[in-house]
Amino acid sequence: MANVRVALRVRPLSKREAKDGGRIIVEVDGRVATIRNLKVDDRPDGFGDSREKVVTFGFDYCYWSVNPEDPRYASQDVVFQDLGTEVLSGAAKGYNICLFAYGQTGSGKTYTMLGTPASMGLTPRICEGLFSREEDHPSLPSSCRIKVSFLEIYNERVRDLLKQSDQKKPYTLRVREHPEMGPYVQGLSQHVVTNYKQVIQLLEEGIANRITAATHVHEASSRSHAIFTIHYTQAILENNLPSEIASKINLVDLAGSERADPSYCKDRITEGANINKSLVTLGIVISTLAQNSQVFSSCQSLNSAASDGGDSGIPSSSSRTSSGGRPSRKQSYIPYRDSVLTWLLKDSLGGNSKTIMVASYSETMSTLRYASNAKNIINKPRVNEVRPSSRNFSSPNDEKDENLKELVLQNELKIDQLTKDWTQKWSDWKALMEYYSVDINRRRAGLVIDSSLPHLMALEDDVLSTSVVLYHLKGQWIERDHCTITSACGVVVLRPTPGARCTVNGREVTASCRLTQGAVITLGKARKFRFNHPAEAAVLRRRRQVGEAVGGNGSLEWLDLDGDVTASRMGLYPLLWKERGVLGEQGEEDHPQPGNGATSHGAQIQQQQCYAEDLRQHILAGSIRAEQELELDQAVLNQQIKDNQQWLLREETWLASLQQQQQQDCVAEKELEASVAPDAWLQTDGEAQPPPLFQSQKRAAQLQLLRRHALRTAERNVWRKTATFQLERTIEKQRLLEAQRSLDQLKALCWLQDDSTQQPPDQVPGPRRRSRAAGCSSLSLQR
Ligand SMILES: Nc1ncnc2c1ncn2[C@@H]1O[C@H](COP(=O)(O)OP(=O)(O)OP(=O)(O)O)[C@@H](O)[C@H]1O
Repeated sequence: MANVRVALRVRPLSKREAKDGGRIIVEVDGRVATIRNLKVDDRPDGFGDSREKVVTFGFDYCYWSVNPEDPRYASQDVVFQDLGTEVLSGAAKGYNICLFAYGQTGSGKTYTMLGTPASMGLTPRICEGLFSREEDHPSLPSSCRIKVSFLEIYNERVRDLLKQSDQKKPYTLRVREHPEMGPYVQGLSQHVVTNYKQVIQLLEEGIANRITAATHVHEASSRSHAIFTIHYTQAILENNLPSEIASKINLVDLAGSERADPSYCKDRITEGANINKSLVTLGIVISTLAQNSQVFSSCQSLNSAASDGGDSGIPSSSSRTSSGGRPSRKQSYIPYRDSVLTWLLKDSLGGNSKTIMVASYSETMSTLRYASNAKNIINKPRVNEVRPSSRNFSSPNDEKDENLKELVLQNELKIDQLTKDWTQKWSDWKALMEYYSVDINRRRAGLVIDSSLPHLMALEDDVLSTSVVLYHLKGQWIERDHCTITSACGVVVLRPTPGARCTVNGREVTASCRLTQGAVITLGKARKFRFNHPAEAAVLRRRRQVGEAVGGNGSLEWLDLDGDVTASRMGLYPLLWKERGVLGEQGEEDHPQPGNGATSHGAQIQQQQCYAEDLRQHILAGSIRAEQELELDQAVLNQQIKDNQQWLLREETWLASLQQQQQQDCVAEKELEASVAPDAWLQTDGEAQPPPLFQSQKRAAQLQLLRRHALRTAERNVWRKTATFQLERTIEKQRLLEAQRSLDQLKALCWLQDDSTQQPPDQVPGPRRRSRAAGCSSLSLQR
C-alpha cells in the first residue's frame, strides 16, 4: 500500500502578471503551503466577513521556484533529486510508476515535466538516469531493455506523437482494455532505444507534434494531455533461473484547465470543454479514490480540507457513498471510463502503480485542493516480475480471479512440459530418421532409392525376392560371427573375424580392407552385398565429369573394383596418376612415375583429398537440408502467427460486440432502475463487470496466453535448430580444415621425397624444375 505522493511547485510570475501588478498569495514553509487573505465573502453590500482567511495544505514536497536568489529556491535539479530519483528507484525495483503534472494553464506543468533546452525537466532527466544507471553501475543487471511511446489525448481522441499519418487528417487510435495488463492504446508505436540520444530525439519529435495554441494566459499552451511511456525491462537471475523485471513509467503532462471564454472560436471552446471535462473526471476519480482509500484505511486524513468534501472544489461523489453522513462500507464507483485520460491512467490512479503528482500552482486554490485530495489515495504497487516459465500473477483482490489465473498458470506449465517432451521426442526421432534417411524418388519408369550414408545393399540370391534391403553403416556395425565393418569419418573398413570367410570384389580378405564405392562383399558363401558410399560416389561422378570435359571417355575403367586388398586399402590411389594423366599432361612428359615411397604418399594424398571432398559434399548437403528444414519450420511458424492474429481479431470483434451489447443492457437497466427507485443504482458495484463479459474476457485472455506460449515455444525451437545446424556446420568445417592441413603436410612430405630422389640441383636441367612446377600446378588445379 502506498499513498499517492504529492508535490507542490510555485513558479515565478510571468512578465505579464508582474506588469499587471500580480502577486503570489501562496507561501511555502517546509512541507506546508499557506494561502492568506482569501475573500471569505464577496457580497457587494459590504456586509461580508472581512476577517483574514488562512488555509493550509500539507504535501510531501513543496517547491518554491519563484526567485533563484531565494535560499529556498527549488531548481529543476532539486525537483529531479526528489521526484525523479524516486521514479528511477521504483522502476529499478520493478514497480509501475506514474508521474503527472496538474495545474491551470500556464502554471508550469510543461516546464516541470519536459523543461526547456536550457533547463531540462523531469522526463529527459529520468531517461538520462535510466541509461547512466546502466553505465555507472556495472553490478546492476546488464541486460536492460527500454521501449518508449508518446501519445497525446486531444478532444478525447488518442494520437500517436511518434507516428504521424501521411494523410492530412490525423488518425486516432483506439483505447482497449486487456484483462490483465489493463487499458492500452491499440496500434501505438513502440520504439526500442539503446541510448539517451535516441530517447531525446523521440521526445523532441513528439513535443514538436503536440498540439499547442495561444490562450489568454499562455502563448504556447498545450491543448492536449501528453503521456510519455517508458517500458523498462531488466533481465535478472533468480534462484539461478533467468527472470525479468518489467516496469512501466508514465510521465504525464496534462493540458491546463481554463475558464471558458465566449470570445474563443468554436473549435477552441470544444477543445477547452474537452480538457475541462477530462480534468473534471480526473478530479472525480481522485476524490472517489481518496474516499475509498479512507473507507478501508484506519488512517484519518491529516488535511482538513481534503476530508471536507463540500469545500474541496472538486466535483464530489460523496453523495454516492455516504449514507446518513457516515461513509458506506461499500466501495464507490470510480468513473475511469468517463474520459480517455482517466481510463488510460486507470492503473496509475488507484491501481498497481506508484503515483506522484506535481501540482503547479498559480492563482486558484482548486489546484491545491485537487492535489490535497490526491494525497489520500492509497495504491497497491507491486513488482512486475516475469518468472522464467510464465508470468507472475499476483495481488488480485478477487479470489475467483486468482483461481482462474492459477489455472491458466498450471495449464501453461503443463503445456510447456508437454511441448518440451514432444519437441524432444520429435527431434530425436527426426534425427534418427535423418540419419537413416532413404530418399525414394519416382523417376520415369522406376524408383530410385538413395541414401547419403555409407550402406550395404543386400544382393538376394532368391530370384523370387522382390524387396531391397539396405544396411546403414552407422559408426560401428559388428557382425559377431563374421566381420567388423567400421565407418569413421567417411572411411569404411572391413575386418574379417579370424576364420570367417569374406570376399571383396571376389578376392578373399584376411586383413583390414578399406571398402570403396561399388565393392561387392560376400560373407560366407551366400550372403552378398554391394557396398555403397554415396559421398565417395559423388566425388567419383564429379571426376568422371571432369574427365569427360577434358576429352576422356568418362568411363570408370580406372576405378579398380577388382584391385587387390592392398590397393583397396589405399583407397583410390590409382586415381591420382590417372588424374595427373588427365589434368597434368604437361608435367607428365618429363615427370617419371615416382618410386614406391612416392606412390604411397600420392595415394595418401589422394585419399586425403577424397576425404576432404567428402566432407565438403557432406557440409553442402547438410546445409541444404538444414536450410530447407528451417524454411519449412519458418513457414509453419508464420502460418501459426497468421492464424493467431486472425483468431485474435475475431476474438476482439466478438468481445467488442459483447461489450457493446453489455453497455446497451446497462443503459437499459439503469433507466429501468432510475424509473423504479432513483437511489437504487448507488447499491451497485460499478467496478464489477457483468459475468458473461468478464468470463469471455478471461477465456479470451486464457486462450491468448496459451496460443502466445505455443508460438513462443515454436520460435524457440526454430532458434535452437538454427543454432544446432550452425554448430554442426562449424564442426564439419573444422574437420575439413584439419583434413586440408594434413593433406598439405602429406604433399610437403611427398615433394620432399621427390626432391631426395632427384639429382642435386646443379645437375638438374632446366626443364625438370619446370616439371615440378607443373606438378604443383596440377595439384593446385585438383584442389
Ligand atoms: N519554475 C519555473 N521557473 C521559470 N519559469 C517557469 C517555471 N514554470 C513555468 N515557467 C514558465 O512559465 C511559462 C508557462 O509554463 P508552462 O508552459 O510550463 O505552463 P503549462 O502549465 O504547461 O501551461 P499549459 O497548460 O497552457 O500548457 C513558460 O514560459 C515557462 O517557461
